[in-house]
Amino acid sequence: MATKKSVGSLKEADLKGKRVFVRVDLNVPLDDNFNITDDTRIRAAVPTIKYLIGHGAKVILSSHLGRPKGVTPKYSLKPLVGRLSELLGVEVKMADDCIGEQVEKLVATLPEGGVLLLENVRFYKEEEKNDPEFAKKLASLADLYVNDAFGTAHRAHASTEGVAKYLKPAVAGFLMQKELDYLVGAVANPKKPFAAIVGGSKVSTKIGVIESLLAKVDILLLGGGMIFTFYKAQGHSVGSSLVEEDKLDLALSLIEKAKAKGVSLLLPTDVVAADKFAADANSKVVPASGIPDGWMGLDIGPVSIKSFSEALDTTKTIIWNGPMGVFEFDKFAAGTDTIAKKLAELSGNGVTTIIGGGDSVAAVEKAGLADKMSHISTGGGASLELLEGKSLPGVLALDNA
Ligand SMILES: Nc1ncnc2c1ncn2[C@@H]1O[C@H](COP(=O)(O)OP(=O)(O)O)[C@@H](O)[C@H]1O
Ligand SMILES: O=C(OP(=O)(O)O)[C@H](O)COP(=O)(O)O
Repeated sequence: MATKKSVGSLKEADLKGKRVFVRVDLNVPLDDNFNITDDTRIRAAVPTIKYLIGHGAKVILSSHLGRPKGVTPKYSLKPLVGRLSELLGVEVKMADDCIGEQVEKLVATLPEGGVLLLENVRFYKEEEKNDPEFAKKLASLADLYVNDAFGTAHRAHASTEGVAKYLKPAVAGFLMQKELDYLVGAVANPKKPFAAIVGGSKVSTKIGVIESLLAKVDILLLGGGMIFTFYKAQGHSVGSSLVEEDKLDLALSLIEKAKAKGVSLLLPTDVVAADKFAADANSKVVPASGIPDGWMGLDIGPVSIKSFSEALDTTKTIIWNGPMGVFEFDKFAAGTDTIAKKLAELSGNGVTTIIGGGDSVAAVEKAGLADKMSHISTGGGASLELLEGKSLPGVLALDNA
């Protein structure tokens, strides 16, 4: 069963003078000099924090960074304090730990509207184990719990799930709510016609998403590496393209399911083939039905881009997960870039466009079109699970979930 859309509302909570434990997902990429290379997740966390500051709350921020095993200075949240302070317009204080006496003292000195960032919650193995005693220690720091960490909502960890059992009210933050509104709400009740574009490298990682979306969409466009498994299943020669031999029957059954459900399934009719998997490979456009030996399909071709674009022109809601080709190589980025531009254009015409996490988000950002979309998810794994129709433990734990 999909996670229900409606969760306890932050706007109904009494905040003045209250200590609020806010789980955010500040898991941002850092370079070797600890510079933040993409601050999207920090910016996405700002509206909830600003609201709390504006309503006189004492804000305690908790996040993980990376996947540390024990205390690992490389994964400290300290490098984030500057950017966070800048974006919030207040000086954020940093704690050396996330539980314990020192942290309690810092919380006690927090003024109304003050913000304290706790150290990486994954420095404790109890976090990922969802240890109840650890969750109780986190809970004891505050008067209420706000979960705004959508990117981590598919993890049943102490700070994302356990703490909600001991700290009430437990409500969703604005980012969490927005993600659910789009990835659950808009997908469950789409303005029709509703199209899904699914790409990425392998069909095996997208089976759940494709099957779940087949029950909802009018049009399904497939791109990326997974299409060659469909071609091979249909008896086409695919050269040395990526193929999952053990998924040939599955590909055929998905084609049948689409037919049975009256979904218009579009596979590219031409592809850009390369003589090696490299940015400087030689390339040529070939029909999807006959990729020469020694060549591999790395992008959808121009005829397919045109027919995909025309199909999208007829829609009112579009969800996109997974790039159309190897967009990391400029030579094979046209399919992904043109689809991103098409969605940006359609957004401007009132079409709801949702980018469901992962590499498709990176592609849209690379194309400079992030601001044009109705919604860009901040969670890869979490959005995939939602689109598969699964429930997220971090959401289920909240009041009114
Ligand atoms: N034709 C292709 N052959 C091989 N890899 C591909 C092809 N098209 C796309 N990819 C790769 O798929 C990767 C993204 O796959 P995936 O992780 O499934 O998507 P997402 O992260 O959006 O869910 C990208 O790194 C991209 O280079
Ligand atoms: O980056 C994250 O997920 P994502 O790469 O699936 O978007 C989240 O911060 C969750 O991190 P995790 O996969 O280490 O639990």
